[in-house]
Amino acid sequence: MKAVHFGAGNIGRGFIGKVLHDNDYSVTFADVNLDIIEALNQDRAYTVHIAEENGASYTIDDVAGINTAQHPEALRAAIMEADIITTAVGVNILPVIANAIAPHLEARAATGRPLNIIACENAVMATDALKEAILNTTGSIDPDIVSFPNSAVDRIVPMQTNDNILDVKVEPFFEWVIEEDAWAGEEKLEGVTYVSDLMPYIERKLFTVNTGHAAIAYYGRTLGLDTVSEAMGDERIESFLRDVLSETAVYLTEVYDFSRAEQDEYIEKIIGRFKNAHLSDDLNRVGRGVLRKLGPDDRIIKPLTWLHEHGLKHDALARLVSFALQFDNTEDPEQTRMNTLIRESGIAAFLKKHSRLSEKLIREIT
Ligand SMILES: NC(=O)C1=CN([C@@H]2O[C@H](COP(=O)(O)OP(=O)(O)OC[C@H]3O[C@@H](n4cnc5c(N)ncnc54)[C@H](O)[C@@H]3O)[C@@H](O)[C@H]2O)C=CC1
Ligand SMILES: O=P(O)(O)OC[C@H]1O[C@](O)(CO)[C@@H](O)[C@@H]1O
Repeated sequence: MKAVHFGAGNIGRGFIGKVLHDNDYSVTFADVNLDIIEALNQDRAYTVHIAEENGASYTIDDVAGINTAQHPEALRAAIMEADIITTAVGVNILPVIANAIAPHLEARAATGRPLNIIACENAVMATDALKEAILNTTGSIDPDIVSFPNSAVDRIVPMQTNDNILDVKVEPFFEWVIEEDAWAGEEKLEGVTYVSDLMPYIERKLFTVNTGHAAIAYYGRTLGLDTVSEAMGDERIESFLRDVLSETAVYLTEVYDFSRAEQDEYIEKIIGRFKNAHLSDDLNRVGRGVLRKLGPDDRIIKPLTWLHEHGLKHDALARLVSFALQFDNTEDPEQTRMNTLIRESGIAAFLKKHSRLSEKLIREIT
């Protein structure tokens, strides 16, 4: 079985690439990072280290790389052979990936072999966005052959500091949940959870793991800290994190069928993951993409708006917005853009236009 995975980064190599390899796929990584592609083609293997006491190491072999910008013909050949195409590039890059896949899809569909195309990004129904962008170019493609399941992915893979640029250290936990009904073909993946209704899983993950991580990053940086370990050692941050997660727990248990006991157990598990002493993570990485994270459907604003509209407690999430507005990672292009927008029109106008917050909520935050 063959896979093409777009984005040979932390999640690509450390999570999706490993699951595909464990399912006996040869994985061809498609990326624009020349160093990574060259190393993949030279070594044809890398190591995944599990960050825990006496953590195991796994060799991921039978891999290759394609530079999508320079070798479109190699990409076409790989797509023609692929049984699955996955992405982990960042949700904003999906239109670019759609342009890379679309020209080859009609020919691939004509082979009649099932193909699943799955976006593995931190966003609600990211595959739908990829599908729309692809079909805008191709027109309709036989859905019995080419299918687009949405998915939710969860594994903390921080910035890497290994000597070998391909090796990757990951937390032990991982969860890849895929829409079952949208899956094409009989060959399902082991190590993946298939569900008929994905939305509760996506939002539970996004509004617990990712809202929690954002709380640590933005409050932590406001207090002048640099790493998740430092932040999790500060009682003020853990207490704020718990306040934020008890607000999103209200959203999740009201909107979906999770009981409060189940959600509390999930929260404790996530906080335990944030405290993993074998994983060193940087608050600037965790807080990266601040414009995306302050978007109306993302991890902070969506639960905040819902709780506010329903007259429910939301002051920790409102504080989280004010911490995010103070984030100051000028290496992040989204930060620079946010700073410019705020300088030009002010915080209130930014929150109204970008985050689509109501005047009342904006007054609470500013
Ligand atoms: N790192 C983490 O802990 C987690 C990340 N995610 C999500 O996974 C996605 C990827 O995140 P990471 O792996 O951490 O980022 P990363 O920055 O390590 O990897 C992204 C990769 O995409 C490549 N890329 C960028 N533009 C491209 C293009 N046009 N064509 C092909 N490749 C391109 C980059 O060169 C890079 O290798 C994001 O959506 C993120 O939100 C989800 C769960 C956990
Ligand atoms: O680009 P984003 O949305 O921050 O994605 C990475 C986040 O997802 C997580 O992996 C959680 O699954 C966190 O490690 C990290 O903060």
